[in-house]
Amino acid sequence: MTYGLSPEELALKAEADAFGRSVVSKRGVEIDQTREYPWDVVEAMRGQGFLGMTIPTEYGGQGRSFLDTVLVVEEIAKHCTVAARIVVETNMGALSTVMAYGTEKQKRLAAELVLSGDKPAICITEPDAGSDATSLSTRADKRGDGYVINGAKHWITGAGVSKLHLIFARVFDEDGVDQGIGGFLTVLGAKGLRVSNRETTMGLRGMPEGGLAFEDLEIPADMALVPPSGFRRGFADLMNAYNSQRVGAGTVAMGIASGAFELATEWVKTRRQFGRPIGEFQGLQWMLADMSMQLTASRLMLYAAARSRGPNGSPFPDPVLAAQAKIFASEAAFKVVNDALQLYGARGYSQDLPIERMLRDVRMFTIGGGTAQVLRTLVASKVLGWRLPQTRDGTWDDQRASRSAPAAAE
Ligand SMILES: CC(C)(COP(=O)(O)OP(=O)(O)OC[C@H]1O[C@@H](n2cnc3c(N)ncnc32)[C@H](O)[C@@H]1OP(=O)(O)O)[C@@H](O)C(=O)NCCC(=O)NCCSC(=O)CCS(=O)O
Ligand SMILES: Cc1cc2nc3c(=O)[nH]c(=O)nc-3n(C[C@H](O)[C@H](O)[C@H](O)COP(=O)(O)OP(=O)(O)OC[C@H]3O[C@@H](n4cnc5c(N)ncnc54)[C@H](O)[C@@H]3O)c2cc1C
Repeated sequence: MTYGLSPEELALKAEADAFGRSVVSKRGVEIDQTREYPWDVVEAMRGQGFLGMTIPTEYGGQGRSFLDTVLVVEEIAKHCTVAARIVVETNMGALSTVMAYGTEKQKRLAAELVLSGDKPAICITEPDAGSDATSLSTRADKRGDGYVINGAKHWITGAGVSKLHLIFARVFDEDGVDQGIGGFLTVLGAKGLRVSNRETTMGLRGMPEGGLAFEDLEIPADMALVPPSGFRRGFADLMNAYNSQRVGAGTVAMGIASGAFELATEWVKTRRQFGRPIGEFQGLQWMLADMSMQLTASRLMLYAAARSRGPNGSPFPDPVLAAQAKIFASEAAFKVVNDALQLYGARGYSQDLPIERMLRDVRMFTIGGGTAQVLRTLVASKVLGWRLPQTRDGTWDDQRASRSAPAAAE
């Protein structure tokens, strides 16, 4: 099935498939068991040209599309979730934000780091601001030409191994007036950037998820990433760019499930009970049919989201399609992998096979990247044409502004 892919896209997918089977597949289980970041696989993927594919050619990249990235991510995710997320975050998310909004200097910095094998860290979530990301309290105070950042983030993917960091912070001018939310670039090793902890996670065990402390972290003015509409709508612009990573995250989930489905399909042809392959039992055949349908639907939604562009000439995927694809693919993937494990019986529950690792890995994708619940609110907001503020008093900036405005003259 070619899903309407061009010959070049099919060739890229085939290349990633071959690379996944020959290079990545042997490391997936080890990376999980050792909890070590797979620098060897990073180097191999860098050599294959899978890191920084979307970087424009003028910055040393290949100028490939988000769909190209999706095609590669699926094939890698079949064998190793950590490696697949590295492909996502070296082609989407923080990187694509910088390549869209950044200055020449910022673009060259990001391109140089990623093309040398760095997976950027996107630093949004805080202990008291997860789904409610606009309540983030990390602050960037203007000081002369630059800024000073104080605050803390947690559950940051790549904490301690990522070099480039894109930090979401609330900006205050020299009078202490809130300017809105902006992005700030810094590099591991900067004075005032400290890795505070590493989570012991259920899955994706080779990828550090950690806390970051910002203690008078100085950011020169030329490392402030000012979104197109300025800081006042900075969060909106930064999240608009983040939609690319939501498509990538959904693709990792679909890829894990795709790999589990392939394994289970072969298993039911060989496992014999009652004198016959278990694949002859109609109930299991229907499970496979349902798994196949879920995967096809996920793939089509993710391809459509990757090809899409948001309103007003956005260079990023449409927010609604990105959210829909991520919700659907991440929820479908968990069921597909869980069913694949069921088809293996007890063997599926053993760490001798990759299925249980896949189930632990896939579980994160209805949470990371925006939870399935919060993304449904985004979709519902667009369906209804209503803003759906989640605070109890239902206020948001312009309502607060109107309430504080003087009463109109009688
Ligand atoms: C956006 C939310 C935090 C909702 O909170 P609010 O109700 O306070 O804010 P809103 O009014 O809904 O949005 C503010 C502003 O931003 C625009 N916006 C919001 N989301 C998007 C988007 N995805 N694309 C484009 N624009 C967006 C919105 O339209 C508003 O702009 P205007 O005022 O209309 O101009 C909440 O919905 C949310 O997204 N929470 C989840 C936070 C999240 O996704 N965190 C991910 C962290 S990184 C990570 O997890 C990595 C792991 S993964 O594997 O990649
Ligand atoms: C493996 C992993 C990697 C991650 N990597 C990164 C990263 O690199 N960078 C980064 O910034 N963050 C990262 N995150 C954090 C992730 O973005 C947050 O976990 C996510 O946004 C949810 O926030 P939270 O965990 O605080 O949950 P909470 O926001 O506390 O949500 C708890 C529950 O309440 C629900 N809920 C909350 N608000 C609402 C609402 N208004 N309506 C309905 N339900 C609601 C949620 O859906 C969830 O079920 C990562 C998380 C994981 C698990």
